[in-house]
Amino acid sequence: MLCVEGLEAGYGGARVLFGVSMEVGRGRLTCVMGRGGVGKTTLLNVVMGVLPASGGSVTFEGRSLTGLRPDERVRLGMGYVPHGHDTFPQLSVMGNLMVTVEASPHKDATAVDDALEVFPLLKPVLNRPAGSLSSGQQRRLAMARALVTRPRLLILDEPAEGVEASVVFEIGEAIERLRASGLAMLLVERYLDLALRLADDFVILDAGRVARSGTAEELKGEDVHRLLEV
Ligand SMILES: Nc1ncnc2c1ncn2[C@@H]1O[C@H](COP(=O)(O)OP(=O)(O)OP(=O)(O)O)[C@@H](O)[C@H]1O
Repeated sequence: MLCVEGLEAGYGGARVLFGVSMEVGRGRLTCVMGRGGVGKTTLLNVVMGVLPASGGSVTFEGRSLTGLRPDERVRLGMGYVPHGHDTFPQLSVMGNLMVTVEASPHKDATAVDDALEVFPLLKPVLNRPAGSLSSGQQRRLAMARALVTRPRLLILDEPAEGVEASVVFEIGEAIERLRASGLAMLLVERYLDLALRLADDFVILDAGRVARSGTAEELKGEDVHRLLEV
């Protein structure tokens, strides 16, 4: 469903991705792993059109994404939860969700109810400004905002980073439920335990190149620790 081929990208003169190729199959979860600074976030930003590619191609459901803005990619069915918090801090939780629904092609407010079923702990704080929420609640809201666009591919950059263990567990469960519902996902996750629990397929980046890729079963049998440890 998502196909990345020979992707090259960087910042100014500094090249970060060197011919990265990878895929996310329909209804599958591909996990991108690797040490800090190997280019995981850069890969997601190029896939979403936040950062231009200097070479290679990205296609979604057979359609080339070259030249499309991030909002156009969202309209095609790609949801993105970037690294850190992605909410409008002055708006209420409900305001955050409704603004996103109104900007989406379907404009279907029942998408909010569906997202709140995935993250029911947001229900008691719907009228609170997003900026006043705990980091765990902000993370739930960032994921719920991506879900209300009704994506067919959900892209998540370290959704469990920097939140307490109970929220990590809950986010892992939410991801498992979403995958079970048939949603395809591209997940950046540094921690092998969580990756092995969630992923169907994996890609390990090292210095901007694909060092390993395959199914989660294959990953279990490999000595990948040296590619993940600092
Ligand atoms: N906006 C930027 N301008 C210049 N260089 C950048 C920028 N963002 C990232 N880089 C550099 O690009 C390289 C890859 O960064 P990237 O954030 O993609 O790695 P990462 O694997 O996601 O790391 P982490 O796991 O720490 O988030 C790093 O050397 C980083 O310093």
